[in-house]
Amino acid sequence: MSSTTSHLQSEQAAKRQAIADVQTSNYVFPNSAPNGEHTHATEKLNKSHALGLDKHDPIAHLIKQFEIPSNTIYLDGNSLGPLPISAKKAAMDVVEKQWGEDLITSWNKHAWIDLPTTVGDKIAPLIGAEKGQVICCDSISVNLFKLLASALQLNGSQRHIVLSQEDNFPTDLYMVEGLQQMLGTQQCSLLTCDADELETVIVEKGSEISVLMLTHVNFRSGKIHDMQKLTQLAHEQGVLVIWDLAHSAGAVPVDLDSCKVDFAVGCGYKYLNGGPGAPAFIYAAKRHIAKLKQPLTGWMGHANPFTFDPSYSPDMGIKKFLSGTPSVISMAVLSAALDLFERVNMTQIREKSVAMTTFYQQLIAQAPSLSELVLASPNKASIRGSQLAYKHPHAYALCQALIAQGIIADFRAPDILRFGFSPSFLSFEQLFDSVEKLKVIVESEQYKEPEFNRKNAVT
Ligand SMILES: Cc1ncc(COP(=O)(O)O)c(C=O)c1O
Ligand SMILES: Nc1c(O)cccc1C(=O)C[C@H](N)C(=O)O
Repeated sequence: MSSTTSHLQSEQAAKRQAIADVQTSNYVFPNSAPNGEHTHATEKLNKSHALGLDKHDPIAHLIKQFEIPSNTIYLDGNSLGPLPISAKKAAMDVVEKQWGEDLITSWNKHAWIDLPTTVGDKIAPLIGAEKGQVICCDSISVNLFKLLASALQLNGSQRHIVLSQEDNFPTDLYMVEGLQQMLGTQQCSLLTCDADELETVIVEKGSEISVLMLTHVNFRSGKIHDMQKLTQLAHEQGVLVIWDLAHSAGAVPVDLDSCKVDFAVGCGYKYLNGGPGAPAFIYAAKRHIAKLKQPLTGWMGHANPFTFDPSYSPDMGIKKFLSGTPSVISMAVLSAALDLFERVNMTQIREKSVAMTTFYQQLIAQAPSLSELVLASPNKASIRGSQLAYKHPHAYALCQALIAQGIIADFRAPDILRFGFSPSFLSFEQLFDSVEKLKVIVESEQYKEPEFNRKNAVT
């Protein structure tokens, strides 16, 4: 290895470490050491600690940019972000004025046609990407299909395995299964393993693996993969890498360009607060774009859609990942929601996120009545995203009882009670109050009531 390469690598390692080891100097509370193993504090946290943290929170100004019912503590922004005021205004404007008054002329007049790229360019800095590599479109599932097919073809017919993790979000695995069914196992075959076996499998089966497809922050546990390390290891074996950033974008800093990531996907409705069913995004590294052939060759990905050419010729840039007409209303709403990120940077977001998960973990740990809640997220803040998962035999009923009290968390089968901490709109006081209510629910055994044990279609 040349000294320049090793210098660059140590510089990158230092940068990564800096992202992980954010200093929580703005958020000091007893036992607040941000990245150490969690230990029981000698001093118990109380409401005044929460109020003190809010008083000195440098990004507290963002809270009033959201419209959230006053009797609600929203701990589910990791599943569906709440409504930014700017997004509501944009929704009214795009429906009433742009669609209602300007009709089809809005494609030009309000640049609807450019939304996939303008929104992509707003997402790019949040995920460490230079412009021109990110496009907003479709859902994560559909985008994975496009990227998986493109990557399998790019990496040649000698390799057929798509390696992933057993407990990846199911749709990611389902999309590989669909391709496998279509192409046959000689060209695409899904292999999964446990997270801690990934490195061994990459090395041992490297020559057969075409694509490594992983979710950066696990949807259940919140555990973060080392993106730089796994990407590099995969590349050493000639393997291309796709990262799913569903639980990272807008919550955990990522640096796709400097990690030399090949491809990524992410969604608009979680930490980016783009609303239910907000469109997703695709990242493709500039070095690959010209060579890529994506299979959903719709007219919006054509080099010149409005020549209505009978044969397909792809756009040579990131726009080749478009297929059909963009969902303009949703994309305009997401675009406005993204403007909130002009008021904050990802280091500030991460700093508050680490403080919030650490604070919450400590509040739960100090309550004797909550001892049946078993942490299923990493104990170390540096390797967990902006959420905490707890196992509990009555997780579903506890979640329903919390919702009935205005505290919205979610349940993930079979036994996980999941709390999401979006730094943009939560206060530490709310975190404190929600744990007080959880204590009452557990101590009074309210959650045993039949109404909290009836299953809903969506959890
Ligand atoms: C990690 C992950 N990937 C993919 C998805 C699904 O994405 P979509 O519904 O946009 O296809 C989700 C959540 O819904 C998720 O958490
Ligand atoms: N996309 C969702 C939906 O349409 C309905 C309910 C929940 C979702 C989610 O996003 C789930 C989420 N990805 C999770 O981590 O569990």
